[in-house]
Amino acid sequence: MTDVAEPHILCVDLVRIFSADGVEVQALQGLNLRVEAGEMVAVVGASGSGKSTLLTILSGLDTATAGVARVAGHDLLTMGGRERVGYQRRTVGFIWQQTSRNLLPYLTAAENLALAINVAGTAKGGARAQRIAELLDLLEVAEFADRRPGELSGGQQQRVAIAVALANGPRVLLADEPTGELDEATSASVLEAMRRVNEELGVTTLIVTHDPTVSEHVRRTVQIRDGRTSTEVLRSTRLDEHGAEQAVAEEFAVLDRVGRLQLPHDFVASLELQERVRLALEPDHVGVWPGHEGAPPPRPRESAPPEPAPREPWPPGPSPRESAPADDAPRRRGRHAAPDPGADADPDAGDRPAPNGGAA
Ligand SMILES: Nc1ncnc2c1ncn2[C@@H]1O[C@H](COP(=O)(O)OP(=O)(O)OP(=O)(O)O)[C@@H](O)[C@H]1O
Repeated sequence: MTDVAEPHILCVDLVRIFSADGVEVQALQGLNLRVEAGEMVAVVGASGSGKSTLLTILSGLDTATAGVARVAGHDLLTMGGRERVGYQRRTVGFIWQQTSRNLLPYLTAAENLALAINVAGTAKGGARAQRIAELLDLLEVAEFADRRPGELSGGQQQRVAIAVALANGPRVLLADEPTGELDEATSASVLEAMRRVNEELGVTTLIVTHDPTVSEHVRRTVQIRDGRTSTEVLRSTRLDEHGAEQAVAEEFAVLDRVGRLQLPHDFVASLELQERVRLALEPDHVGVWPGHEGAPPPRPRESAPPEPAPREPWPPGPSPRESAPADDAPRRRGRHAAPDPGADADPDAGDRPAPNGGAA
């Protein structure tokens, strides 16, 4: 049974080591992630950062080497074969990048949904027909019910795929690059459709993607770097001084249970941090200075620090970097700017090693 206080997705110190030809690859290196019931979260990161590995574990298709992975009350590291089948049929829904993996090409949209409902065994007869109609309606593809995937556009196919993923009434929806084969405008409309589904059905949703624009469609974007969650961006709305609603994006570094954090690449590069850093505990923040030989010693603080920005209660204790209007968030504006969570999604950024300088 699910503990009501437990998040729908919980990863603690999750490790996945692959061995190939005697070489070990640590795809996940102690990843921590917590997604509350009903939340919609995007996971972004450079190629090879471990996104697909995480999703494959959460979908029950692979098992982690160590750590904790729990989804809607199921312990994914210890569950047996029978529980795993039930988990995949009834607890989670999947949307993959390739339509061929989501839909059977020789069945119509409605037949694809009917098949998914039959496999899950959740509805029959009139109830099944009604559920199919409701889902196609919700995804705005009702008029294509009798078309096969090959007769639909890429965006329409993904909308039908979302309907199929929802057919078994899952508590958690997992999407791997659902917009990977779509143009920008179609991607935006598919992500909006997912947001509507999340809001209307309350299904917990995790989207793994390279697409940096995803952060415009979700309240929370988590960045993975080198097999660990490194930063997250939270979007919210606030009233400005004229009482007008303004979208705000704030970036936080993720602090794990033992106090590790990853310093952003631009901070490390800007201060030429290497190997070790000096730390100082101030009343309301931690200072980090270059620690290599010849580096100047820390300067005493000259002025009072700014008021800390309001933050979300999600643990483990993120540290705010800067609050900025959402429209400005993707731009890097020097050392203190809030970078776009997808910015490291460029291959160069991801290939660089994680800095050792992170500490708190
Ligand atoms: N089956 C496997 N055997 C060996 N190494 C693997 C295997 N699967 C993944 N890896 C390695 O694990 C690391 C993480 O891979 P993963 O596919 O999770 O990254 P990703 O962030 O999803 O990348 P992409 O965005 O390119 O799909 C990579 O170094 C990859 O080469």
